[in-house]
Amino acid sequence: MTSLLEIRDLNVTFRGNQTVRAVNGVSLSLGEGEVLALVGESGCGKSVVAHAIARLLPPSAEVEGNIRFQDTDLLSLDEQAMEKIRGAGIGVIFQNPSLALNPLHRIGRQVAEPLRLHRRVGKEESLGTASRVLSRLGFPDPEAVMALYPSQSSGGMNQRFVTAASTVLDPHLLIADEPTKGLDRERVDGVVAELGGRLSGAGSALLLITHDLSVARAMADTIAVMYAGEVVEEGSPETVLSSPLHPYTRGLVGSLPENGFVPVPGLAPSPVALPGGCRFHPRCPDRLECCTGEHPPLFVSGEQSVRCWRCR
Ligand SMILES: Nc1ncnc2c1ncn2[C@@H]1O[C@H](COP(=O)(O)OP(=O)(O)OP(=O)(O)O)[C@@H](O)[C@H]1O
Ligand code: NI
Repeated sequence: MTSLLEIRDLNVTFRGNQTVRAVNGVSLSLGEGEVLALVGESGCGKSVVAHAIARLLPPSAEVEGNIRFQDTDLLSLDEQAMEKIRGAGIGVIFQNPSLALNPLHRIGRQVAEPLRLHRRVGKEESLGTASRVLSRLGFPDPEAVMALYPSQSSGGMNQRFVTAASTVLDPHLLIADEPTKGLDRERVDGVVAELGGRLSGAGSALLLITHDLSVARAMADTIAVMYAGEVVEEGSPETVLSSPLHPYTRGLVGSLPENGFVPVPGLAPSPVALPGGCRFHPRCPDRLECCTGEHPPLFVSGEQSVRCWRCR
């Protein structure tokens, strides 16, 4: 298997009045044709990982580690070189669709624009492609929605327009940050089908960030669970979601509606004041004495990796 994206020991710290340790020691690998889902509670660092890969973090972010895409070390590129990779190499569907769309331009133009800018495709042809993508995303009359401005469409529609604009170029690596958030089931299925359908093409992969474990289960080859800036468990969806080893993952699975909606007790720690030892220990129902003092590494257990002293 050729690896398309290889992240080694990624650390992201925001320096300001306070030091925010948003991402710590994250290593992930994504092969061609694969889907990697990044899951975890709000604030655990999922979007920061996505922005670090696309090199779109603000200047206050201090980024350490290694991010290799195809054969390129992304962290060493200058902005001009990075600009060439964004779009057709790496496409990003951002979490906040209203910020990603230009309020002054019609939807059709915005979905078609990447083709014209990156591929020099003509106006008619690019609008034709935009129309087909929108129709696959569940718009029965794409021509009508292409005439709209973002303010004339709902948040859920704008979400799918952003997905369309990021997929028209068929980037090798698509990073989709909460592409199904706030959509109803039928729409979710359309987005899942569109994102999954791209992967049949050679050399493509998807980094999917989602709160929706059922979407992760349906699409992912590998799930990485993040907690307080770290990966705490990684493996196939079957193993991670059916037999979770980390107490936090067990909590996440238990908080699903079909499992009785029991939330993980307590709150995630603030990234400005992370607990010592295992970062989950203050909330952990299974903690051992060593958990308060010693930070656990990722232990390999069969095909799963788990950051828990109980799995030593
Ligand atoms: N520009 C920034 N400056 C300072 N702190 C930041 C900045 N961007 C993100 N953070 C902090 O980094 C941490 C991780 O944020 P991130 O957006 O990656 O979370 P997330 O897992 O994507 O959450 P959500 O599910 O809510 O989208 C949070 O504590 C957040 O407040
Ligand atoms: Ni996020």
